[in-house]
Amino acid sequence: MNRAPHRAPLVRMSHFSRGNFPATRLRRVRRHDWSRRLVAENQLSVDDLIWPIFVFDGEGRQPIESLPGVDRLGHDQIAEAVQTACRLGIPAIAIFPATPSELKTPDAAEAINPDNLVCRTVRKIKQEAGDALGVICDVALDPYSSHGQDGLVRDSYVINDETVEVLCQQALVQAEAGCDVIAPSDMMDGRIGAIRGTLETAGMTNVQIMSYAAKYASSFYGPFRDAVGSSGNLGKASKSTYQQSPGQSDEALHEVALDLAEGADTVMVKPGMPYLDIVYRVKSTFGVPTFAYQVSGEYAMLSAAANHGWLDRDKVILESLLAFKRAGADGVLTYFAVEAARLLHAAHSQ
Ligand SMILES: NCc1[nH]cc(CCC(=O)O)c1CC(=O)O
Ligand SMILES: [Mg+2]
Repeated sequence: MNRAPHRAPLVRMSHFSRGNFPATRLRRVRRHDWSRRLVAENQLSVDDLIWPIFVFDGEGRQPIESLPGVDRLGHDQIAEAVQTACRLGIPAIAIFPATPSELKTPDAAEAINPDNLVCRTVRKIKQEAGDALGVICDVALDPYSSHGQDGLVRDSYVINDETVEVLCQQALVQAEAGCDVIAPSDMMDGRIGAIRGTLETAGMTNVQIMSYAAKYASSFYGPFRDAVGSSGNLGKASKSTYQQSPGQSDEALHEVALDLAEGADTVMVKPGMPYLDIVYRVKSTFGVPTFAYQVSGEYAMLSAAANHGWLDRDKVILESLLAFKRAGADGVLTYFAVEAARLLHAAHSQ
């Protein structure tokens, strides 16, 4: 930021900065815990949390090396995860599949298989929880494509309009399986309108669309790509021809405006902590339900430091999540959801 050269006489400046001191002492309200609680402007609650889970086609749990503490869940683990979420009062769960590599193809056909892993998981969760737990499904082709891109590739370019047609079918099979919230994370142009049209035509007028409207071409997604097994396939290729460049800011508002006009109910900014300015601008400009995704790389950073004993895990979990609330987010997708919910319950039951 450019600042005008500082020419004002020093004495005037110091007079200004003294304010009403000692009449005004901001430390008075910070003196006791009761007072700090009383003046608190922003709060984190369990109602703000969305829990992303990775699922695989098998039994038991598989650890993910770059996400220590987060496991892929097998079929037999789903019921317990649902119980955990419901018992803690977490409002919604987001499902991400680790598709077996033999099912990954250039056209990502498994994405539109009504009996794929995600659809089976949705049915299972809905069977267990009914409407007590919202189910969110990602719409993008990367967990299913042999090249790891979110769309169809022609001449090494991700093609927009043909991809959108597949995404509509993907959204439809997920909605038919019982998914409450369709969350397109692919960044193709026009996909929100097309998916909304598909859902309306199918009579599914009450299925929500949570658009990953402002999604950046970020290097903080690395551990997620390990978790769904797409990083090897993606190799050195990037997603910069469709995800936003990290230097863009106004463009994020343009993206959000379009997605709202096309029928998104809620919008998401992603990644989270490095993009809090975008969260703030989106919420203050549009005033619609706004979410942030504390992505895998953010989890990995905080976890790694905590595992070394360099940061206090519980405290940085809550502080990092509160930062999203302060920036204006109405909720946060976070791999810390269960831990955060437990910490919040513990704090309130004391
Ligand atoms: N389109 C897929 C998708 N959905 C969520 C994430 C990343 C989430 C995370 O890092 O936690 C990605 C990866 C990507 O865009 O490459
Ligand atoms: Mg867009």
